[in-house]
Amino acid sequence: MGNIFRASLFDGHTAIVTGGGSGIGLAIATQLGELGARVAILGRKAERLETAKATLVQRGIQVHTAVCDIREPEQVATFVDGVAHALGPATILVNNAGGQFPTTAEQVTARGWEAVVRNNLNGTFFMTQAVATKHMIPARRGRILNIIANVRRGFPGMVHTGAARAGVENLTKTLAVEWAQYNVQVNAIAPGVIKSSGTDQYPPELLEVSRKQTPAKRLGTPEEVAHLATYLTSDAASFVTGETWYIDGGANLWGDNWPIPDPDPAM
Ligand SMILES: CCCCCCCCC/C=C/C(=O)SCCNC(=O)CCNC(=O)[C@H](O)C(C)(C)COP(=O)(O)OP(=O)(O)OC[C@H]1O[C@@H](n2cnc3c(N)ncnc32)[C@H](O)[C@@H]1OP(=O)(O)O
Ligand SMILES: NC(=O)C1=CN([C@@H]2O[C@H](COP(=O)(O)OP(=O)(O)OC[C@H]3O[C@@H](n4cnc5c(N)ncnc54)[C@H](OP(=O)(O)O)[C@@H]3O)[C@@H](O)[C@H]2O)C=CC1
Repeated sequence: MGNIFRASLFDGHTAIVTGGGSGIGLAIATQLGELGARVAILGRKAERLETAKATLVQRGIQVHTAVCDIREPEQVATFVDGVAHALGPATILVNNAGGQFPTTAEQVTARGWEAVVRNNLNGTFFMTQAVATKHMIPARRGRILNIIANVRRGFPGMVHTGAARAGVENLTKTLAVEWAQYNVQVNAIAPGVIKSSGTDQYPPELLEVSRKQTPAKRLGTPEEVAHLATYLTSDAASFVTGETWYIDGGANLWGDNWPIPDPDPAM
C-alpha cells in the first residue's frame, strides 16, 4: 500500500521515536521522516542505531541518534536535552521501545518481573515526563503515542508485560486529562502480533498459533502500525486523546493463544 498522507504533513516537527533502530519503531521513524519530520531515535545498541541512521539518511531524513536506556532517568534527561540541541524541541514522542519474554506466571523470577516492568512501564513514564516537561508543556504543543500490546483479555503467557502495558494504558488516560490544558494529546496503539525484528526472536510455533487465532489469519506489518501512528500524531487527530487504538486483525475479539487444559480428575 502506498502512503495516503501529504508529503509535507510533519514539516517543522521534531519526532522522538524510542526503539527507532528496528522493527515497528524504525517503520514509524521512516514514515514520519518521509512526511517531513526531523527524527531522533534511541536504543541500547549503538550499532543498530547506526544502521538505522544510514537507512533514514539515505531517504533524505534529518536524524539524531544516541544510545539511551529508557529505564535510566539520567540517560533519558541527557537524551532529551541532546534532541533539543540537535533538532529543536520535540513536538512528537512515540514510546515504542520495550519488550519481554514468554514465561508462565509460576516461573517468572523477581529479576525477570522487574526487568520487564522497568522496561515497559517505568521507561515509558520517564521518557514521557522528560519530553513533556522540557519540550511540550513550555511550547503548549505535543503529541505522545504509546505502543503497548493486546492486553484486553489479560496476557496469558506474559503476565509481566500484560501488567506493565495495562499500566501504560492507564497513564495514557491520566496524562490525556492532566495535559489537555497544555494542548498535549496522549494516545496508545495496541498492536496484535506483527511480523518484525521483535517477533523474529519468538519461537515460530508460537507465532503460528497467534496467526491462526487472528481473524485476519495473518500477522500485521510494521508499516501498517506506522500508518496508524502517522494519523494519531498528525493534526487530523487533534481532538483524539486518552484512547487506545487496537490494530490486530480482530485478535482482541476472538481466539486465544493460551489453551486451558481440562481439570485433572485425579486432583
Ligand atoms: C506466550 C504467548 C505468546 C504469544 C505470541 C507472541 C505475541 C508477541 C507479542 C509481542 C511481541 C513483542 O513485543 S516483540 C518485541 C520483542 N523485543 C524485545 O523483547 C526486546 C526487548 N526485550 C528485552 O530487552 C528483554 O526481554 C528484557 C528482559 C525486557 C530486558 O532485558 P535486560 O537485558 O535488561 O535484562 P536481563 O539482564 O537480560 O534479564 C533480567 C532478568 O530477566 C529474566 N529474563 C530475561 N530474558 C529472559 C528469557 N528469555 N527467559 C526467561 N527469563 C528471562 C531473567 O530473570 C533475568 O534475570 P537473571 O537470569 O537473574 O539475569
Ligand atoms: N511485534 C509485535 O508483534 C508486537 C510488538 N509490540 C511492542 O512494539 C514495540 C516494538 O517492537 P518490535 O519492533 O516488534 O521489536 P524490536 O525488538 O525490534 O523493538 C524493540 C526496540 O526497543 C528498543 N529497546 C528495548 N528496550 C529498550 C530500553 N530499555 N531502552 C532503549 N531502547 C530499548 C530496542 O533496541 P535495543 O535492543 O538496541 O535497546 C529495539 O529497537 C515493543 O515495545 C514491543 O514490545 C507490542 C505488541 C506486538
